[in-house]
Amino acid sequence: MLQFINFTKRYGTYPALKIDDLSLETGIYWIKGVNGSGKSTLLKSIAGILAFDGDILLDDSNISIKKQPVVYRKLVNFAEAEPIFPEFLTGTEMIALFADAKDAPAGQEQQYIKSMQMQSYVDKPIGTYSSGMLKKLSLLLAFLGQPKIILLDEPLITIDAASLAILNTWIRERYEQEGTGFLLSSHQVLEDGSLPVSRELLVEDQTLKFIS
Ligand SMILES: Nc1ncnc2c1ncn2[C@@H]1O[C@H](COP(=O)(O)OP(=O)(O)OP(=O)(O)O)[C@@H](O)[C@H]1O
Repeated sequence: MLQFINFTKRYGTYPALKIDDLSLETGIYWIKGVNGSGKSTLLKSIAGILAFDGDILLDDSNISIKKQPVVYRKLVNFAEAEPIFPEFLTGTEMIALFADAKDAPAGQEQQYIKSMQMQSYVDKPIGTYSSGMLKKLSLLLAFLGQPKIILLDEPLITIDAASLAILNTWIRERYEQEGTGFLLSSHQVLEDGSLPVSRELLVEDQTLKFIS
């Protein structure tokens, strides 16, 4: 689903992350690593938010983030660890913006709003949301459209156990029914079965490696 070619991300002169050549088959990957190891740097680079040297390709279609940035970004969705959205917009307005940008099928968001029980606040300004409500909105936005890959940075932060179980079903359904690949990151230990995971990756010593 993803191929790194001579990937290097530097902050100034600091080489934060280097991945010479790595291919990830379609799957659900859990990215581990201690604080400051480079998990967010990795996900933001794949999402096209951070500039880097080298290239990243969507494997099956050979779409390059550098050569076809617009097509690539429609196919790769990202939810930030600590999302920040304009406080004066409502959740519904944010959803409409993302749905338009991602060419989402009409009404696609409805099933997610209902299952995550967001009906009571989705029409209110985001400035009134708790951190958990905000996190759920950002997770929902990452599921809009028909991405080939969904990147979720620290999806466990601030959401309660019931919401985590629902997120689990969203991930399973998209993976099993549409073949969407996932990269999920956390510095926390993942409890068995709390999220479906096919392989684990570790960010350590400024690079990315398989650990299972
Ligand atoms: N904008 C920046 N400028 C300079 N250095 C940065 C910047 N962003 C991150 N870094 C450095 O890059 C390294 C990786 O940071 P990153 O945020 O990717 O880690 P992380 O694994 O996501 O951490 P955490 O688990 O604490 O969220 C750290 O050493 C950090 O200090």
